Amino acid sequence: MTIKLLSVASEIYPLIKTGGLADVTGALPGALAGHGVAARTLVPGYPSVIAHLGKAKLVRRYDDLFGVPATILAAQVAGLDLLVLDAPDFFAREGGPYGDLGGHDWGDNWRRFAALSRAGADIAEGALKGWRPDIVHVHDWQAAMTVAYMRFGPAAAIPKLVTIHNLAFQGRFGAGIFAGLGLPAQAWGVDGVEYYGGIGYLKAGLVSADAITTVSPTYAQEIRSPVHGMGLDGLINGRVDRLHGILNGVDTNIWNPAADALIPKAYHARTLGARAANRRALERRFGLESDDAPIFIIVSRLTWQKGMDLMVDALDHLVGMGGRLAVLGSGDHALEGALLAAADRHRGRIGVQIGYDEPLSHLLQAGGDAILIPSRFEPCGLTQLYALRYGCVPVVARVGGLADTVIDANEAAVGAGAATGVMFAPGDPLALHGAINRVMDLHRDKPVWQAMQRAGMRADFSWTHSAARYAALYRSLIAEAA
Ligand SMILES: Nc1ncnc2c1ncn2[C@@H]1O[C@H](COP(=O)(O)OP(=O)(O)O[C@H]2O[C@H](CO)[C@@H](O)[C@H](O)[C@H]2O)[C@@H](O)[C@H]1O
Repeated sequence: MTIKLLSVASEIYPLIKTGGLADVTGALPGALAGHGVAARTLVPGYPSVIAHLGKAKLVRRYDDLFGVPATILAAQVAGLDLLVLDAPDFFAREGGPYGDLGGHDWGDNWRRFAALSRAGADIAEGALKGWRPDIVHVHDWQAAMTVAYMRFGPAAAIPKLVTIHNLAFQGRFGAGIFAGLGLPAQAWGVDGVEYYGGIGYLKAGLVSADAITTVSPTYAQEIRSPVHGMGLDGLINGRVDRLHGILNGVDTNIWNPAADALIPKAYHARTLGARAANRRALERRFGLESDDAPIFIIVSRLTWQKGMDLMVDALDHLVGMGGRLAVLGSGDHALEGALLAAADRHRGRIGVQIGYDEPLSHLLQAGGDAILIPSRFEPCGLTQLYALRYGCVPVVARVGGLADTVIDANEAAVGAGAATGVMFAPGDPLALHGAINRVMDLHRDKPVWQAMQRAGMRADFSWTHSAARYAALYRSLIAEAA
């Protein structure tokens, strides 16, 4: 039997993306198709989503959804079976999905994402003619209320799953919004939406779901501790029999160095020499001097989570050791400024591009020698997986999904030809310096360096295994509910 899955998310590649969530929600439906799961994904009708819709079918109309008119449109885009919540008052805005151009969160986010979730629950309750899901899978706080609405409504028996992509974002609001959520009185309380005196959307999802997944086995363990649990570790420990860590995969159609139209020269593990052309293009693009020193790269949100403050402090050391660096990122304005100042200080050795540029991120992976990921916490991390595929050696903090996907170049691993990267203790400036030193040494030893590149390129982080795990989990939840 083919499983009918409703996925609900606030981002989906290639239509709307601010981070790794979009990569996952965009790739998983295709991967699941091979495992007997037919997924439809409900997303908000942001301008970039509506612009891509082409021929869409109106499948549901609301006169008043949290105070605004709305419709649900169905369309096939880029191989995805989409349901789009078109509510222009909520989503047709200049700026990002969560905030204005100045980076301030929209004041009505509670209403915007309650509306998305309400629409998801309505679909589970049979709002679309001729289609009802067998299971509902929602992603992060923006969609988490879907399962709370389901639990307190007529679709309570349909299995529901919440995936945590990042516990740092929880969707917390004041208690005053409760009356506006349209939930029954019994939904208020520690077993419902109440969270430290206010309301927590992710929390409400985690207590209401039949299963909770997160995006790596190590992060699934880490979030049980106060250090990484961000206030939810108690709840998560209470539901540990329902918690699963399933590693993210890579969309190998989009991230394939042997057939990537976004890089100057395609290559594979046996033609690593061809990377030189990409490296030269990278040097030109970032104004780097041309020499044999490794080019470190960073492709990241510039935030505390990603350890970018530690990185800024290590830049003089990196250059002092002879390294070069190309940075693509945006985020915290102070970090952006500090990176630009470092580029000024070290002209020709550090190049920085502030902004978000998908095609350029491919050039960095294809031309860079080593990607730096000094995250304080990292639920899975995708850029190290892209780097592995592209022969760009990951240099990562030993935390979360980074610890699950990179094999540190210790003596044993190098001897066995198994090493794929360099690992260091998270949050430790000296450990980061040490990792940079190790990269400089390893890079001088060409046979060892190339063996690391090839081992990384051989590793299989496609969606195949993980999609099978999601499909198996869906089947077990459906069987349990029957
Ligand atoms: N300036 C820029 N220009 C172009 N592209 C850029 C960019 N900055 C970042 N990106 C891209 O955005 C994505 C970021 O993915 P990550 O997995 O690193 O992180 P994120 O923290 O957003 O996601 C959260 O969800 C994902 C998915 O589950 C988890 O892997 C992760 O650990 C968790 O924090 C990658 O595709 C990367 O290439």
